[in-house]
Amino acid sequence: MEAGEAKSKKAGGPRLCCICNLRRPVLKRPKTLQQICRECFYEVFEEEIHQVIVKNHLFKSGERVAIGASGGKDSTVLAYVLSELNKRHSYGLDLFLLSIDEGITGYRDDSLETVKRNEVQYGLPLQIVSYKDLYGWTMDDIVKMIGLKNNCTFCGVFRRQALDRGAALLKVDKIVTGHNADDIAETVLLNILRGDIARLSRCTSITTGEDGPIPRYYFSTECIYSPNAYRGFAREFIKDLERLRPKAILDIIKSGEDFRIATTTKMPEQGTCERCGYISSQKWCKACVLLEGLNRGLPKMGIGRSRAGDVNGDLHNKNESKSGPTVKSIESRKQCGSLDF
Ligand SMILES: Nc1ncnc2c1ncn2[C@@H]1O[C@H](COP(=O)(O)OP(=O)(O)OP(=O)(O)O)[C@@H](O)[C@H]1O
Repeated sequence: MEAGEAKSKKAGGPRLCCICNLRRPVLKRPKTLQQICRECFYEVFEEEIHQVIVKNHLFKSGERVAIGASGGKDSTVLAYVLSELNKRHSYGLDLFLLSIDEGITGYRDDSLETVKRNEVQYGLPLQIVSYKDLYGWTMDDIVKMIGLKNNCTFCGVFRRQALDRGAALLKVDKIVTGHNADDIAETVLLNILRGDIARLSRCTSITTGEDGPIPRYYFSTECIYSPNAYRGFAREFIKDLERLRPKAILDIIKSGEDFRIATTTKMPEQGTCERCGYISSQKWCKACVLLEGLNRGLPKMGIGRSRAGDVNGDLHNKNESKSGPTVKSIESRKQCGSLDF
């Protein structure tokens, strides 16, 4: 039992925060099982993030860093904490907010309003990059064409690339994105359930994309186009486990972190897309393949990992394909790269 806890119990009064021993606790941290008050929670939370940044040498003074800002809770907390720590500990970072407007009416347009408020509140310059400008399609247009099924494939692929393109516009050295522990645990579980060893091995990495144009850091309102039932079940399952054992979520993440891919695993040759110049291990990057399908009125062409390699082949001459195998085999050999949002 912590000293503070013992003291507050001995006094026979109400239970007090076991850090400050002054205020009433408002939560029990699954990580430490400590009951702590709001003020102490903010303090330890921010200090832990600072320690992670320092221990992992995440930033260098003078770097330009884009915060992926969706207007949701995770990236809003991220923007606040990073701008605070940057001032408090004099990291010397030039911070920017980078928002991708997927063109989802009633969803992203609302959350972009939050980002615009953050721009003012935290005094961080905001860059908005839209799918419409980059690809000529909004997600509303894409869903009209392909329906709800598979639309997340387009959105995920386009967003990853849009973040990199926005980062290039801002001339930043790094991108940071926000992910909470529940999301990461769900992703670990989903990768196990799908047998996706490559993603499992990288989904808990604090840094990804060192082989790409810009390294990303993952610190972890549902989309209206994302029914995502499978993730929903995984979420419920994890929440049930957490009720039985509060540390379950952290244990799942730890399992993901400790997982190591065999060093003998063959890695794909990293090249650039012949069409747009983006990193790709195929002749065309996945975004260009998907876009070609949309523009030809054949949106299903680029869907499905097992067929995408064929699509890449179909769009050119199969014999010309750089590495030949399907995207499934390529992706399952991929160790680094970006996490699926
Ligand atoms: N449209 C976007 N523009 C910029 N960054 C984004 C966008 N969508 C997602 N991100 C980045 O990826 C992170 C994870 O996105 P995800 O869609 O999983 O949202 P989330 O977990 O609900 O986070 P948030 O609460 O910030 O929306 C976000 O915190 C943000 O940093």
